[in-house]
Amino acid sequence: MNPWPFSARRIRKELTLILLLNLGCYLLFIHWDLFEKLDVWLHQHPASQLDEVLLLSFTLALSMTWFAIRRLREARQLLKALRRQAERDDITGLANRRRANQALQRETERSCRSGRRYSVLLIDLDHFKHINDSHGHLVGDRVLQRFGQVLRQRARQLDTIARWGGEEFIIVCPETEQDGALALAESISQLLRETDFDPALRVTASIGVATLADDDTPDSLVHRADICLYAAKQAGRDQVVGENHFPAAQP
Ligand SMILES: Nc1nc2c(ncn2[C@@H]2O[C@H](COP(=O)(O)OP(=O)(O)OP(=O)(O)O)[C@@H](O)[C@H]2O)c(=O)[nH]1
Repeated sequence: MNPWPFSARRIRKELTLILLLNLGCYLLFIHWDLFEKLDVWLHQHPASQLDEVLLLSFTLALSMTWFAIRRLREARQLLKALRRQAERDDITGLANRRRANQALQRETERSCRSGRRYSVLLIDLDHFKHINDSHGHLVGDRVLQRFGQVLRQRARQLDTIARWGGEEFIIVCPETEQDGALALAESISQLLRETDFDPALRVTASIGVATLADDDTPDSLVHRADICLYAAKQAGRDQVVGENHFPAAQP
């Protein structure tokens, strides 16, 4: 990100530079006798409105305009970067929980209007603590990044993929019934099994799938997906569990 564009130090530095440049122009005008020449020209053109003060004001105004445009441009870049930071997860580059909540709210309202339901996938990496403990947090972070890429590879453009927290992810799938969401979850699990996580790690995930029901709120929908996810963990992990397919828990 660019340095903070409104620091007093930077502004002082640039204003000093502008003043020095203007002073430099003034000295050059004197050095090349330009004021004299201007005087001569003004006598020859008495109708002209131009004078020295106007000329110097013009150069000063030009530099101040340049200064203001620069500040505005930098402020815009800074706002963009801040907005990106407020919506993105640092490690994976995916949307963060805040954006996921916005997507859940938006899709719930849209479903109410259109009558078309949407689904969520709650995805949790299996035994991630073991990966961290045996390979270190940096490898753990790389696994999270790679996992984010796998999710991107499988999800549709319209879906919102977000890091829900820790090693848990959520995909919000607009206009998707339970069967479609289960198919997406299965294809993510399959791709995970085929993906080589450096250094030769095998990474699996448990996935809970829930589809919006009448009277659901975003919270109740995610809660049901969480119950499915818990059932997937209880059934031995590396599985997809939907609302109508509860497996038996492993002893
Ligand atoms: N490297 C890394 N680790 C994280 C991050 N966020 C959470 N973790 C770790 O993720 C691990 C989660 O451990 P658990 O909640 O026990 O889950 P688990 O080991 O995946 O076990 P199950 O979910 O039951 O399969 C903890 O060790 C956290 O420190 C992160 O941003 N980077």
